[in-house]
Amino acid sequence: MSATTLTAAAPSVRASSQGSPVVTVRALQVAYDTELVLDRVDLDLHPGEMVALLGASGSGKSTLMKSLTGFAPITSGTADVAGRDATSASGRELRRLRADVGQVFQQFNLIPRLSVFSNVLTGALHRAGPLNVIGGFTSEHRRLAMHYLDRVGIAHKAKEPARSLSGGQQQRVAIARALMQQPRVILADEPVASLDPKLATSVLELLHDIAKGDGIPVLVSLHVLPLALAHSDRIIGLRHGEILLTAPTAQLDSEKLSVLYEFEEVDDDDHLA
Ligand SMILES: Nc1ncnc2c1ncn2[C@@H]1O[C@H](COP(=O)(O)OP(=O)(O)OP(=O)(O)O)[C@@H](O)[C@H]1O
Repeated sequence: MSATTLTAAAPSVRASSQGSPVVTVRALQVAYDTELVLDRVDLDLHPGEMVALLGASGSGKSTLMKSLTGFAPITSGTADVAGRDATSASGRELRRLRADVGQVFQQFNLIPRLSVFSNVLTGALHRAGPLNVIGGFTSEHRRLAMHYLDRVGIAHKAKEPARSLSGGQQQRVAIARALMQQPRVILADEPVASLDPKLATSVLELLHDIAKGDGIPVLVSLHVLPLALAHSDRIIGLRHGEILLTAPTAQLDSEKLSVLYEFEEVDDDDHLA
C-alpha cells in the first residue's frame, strides 16, 4: 500500500476542539488473516469535535471504528480510548472500555416492540453489573432516560413502541440510548445512510451539537461529501486502509476530497448527492 498525505495538517491538529484527546491511535495496523486492512493509522479525537471519516467502500472506516472497541484483529500499534488500551483490553477492562464508547449504526438497532423509553434505558446496561441488571433500573436511570430523550428532542414519543417511529426519530432514540451510557466518545458508523437528506441533516446537526455542547467527541463515517463538509470540524480520509488526508473541514471541498474515490469502481457522483 502507498499513500500520500495531501493536506498539511498532522493527525494531532485540532479544529474547534479543546483539551487532551479522548482517543489516541498511533501506527495502527489491522489484518484479517493475511489481508492488511488498516496500516499506519494515526488518529486523535478531542473533546468538542466532530470528525468525519471518509473513504471508498472497503477503505477501512468500519474496521477503524471496530478497532476502538476491541472488535478488530489489531496486529500492531496503539489505541488508547478514554485511558484504556483497546489493543489488549479483555474481560472487565474491555467491558468498561465498551461502556465508554457510545455507538450509533445505520440500522438503529432498536428493539422494535419495546417503548422508546425502554430502548433508551437499555443503554444503562453497559455500565450495570449483573446484580444491577437483576435489580432492575433505578429511578436515576429513569430520570436520565427522560433527560436524554428530551436532549434529542423526542421525549413526547417516550411511550410509543420504537417500531412506530420514522427512521429519523429512531436514530434519535439510538443516540439517546448511546448518551445513556454516559460515553466518553461516540462512534457513528454511517448513521444517516438510511435517511432522506432532510432527516440526515437533522441527525448530523444533533450529533454535532452533542459534540460541541456536551464535549463528547464524535467520529462519524459518511459517504456523502456535502454532508461531511457541512457537519464536521475535521475530516479524515482513508484510502486502501491508510490515512490519505486529514485536515480541518474549512480547508476542504468536494474537489479536494474526490481523490479518496479515484480509481474506484463507484461513480464519484454517488458521493456528491
Ligand atoms: N470480518 C472480516 N473478515 C475479513 N475481512 C474483513 C472483515 N471485515 C472487513 N473486512 C475487509 O476489510 C476491508 C475494510 O472493510 P470495512 O468494512 O472496514 O470498510 P468500509 O470503509 O467501512 O466499507 P463500507 O463503506 O463499504 O462500509 C474490506 O476489504 C473488507 O472486505
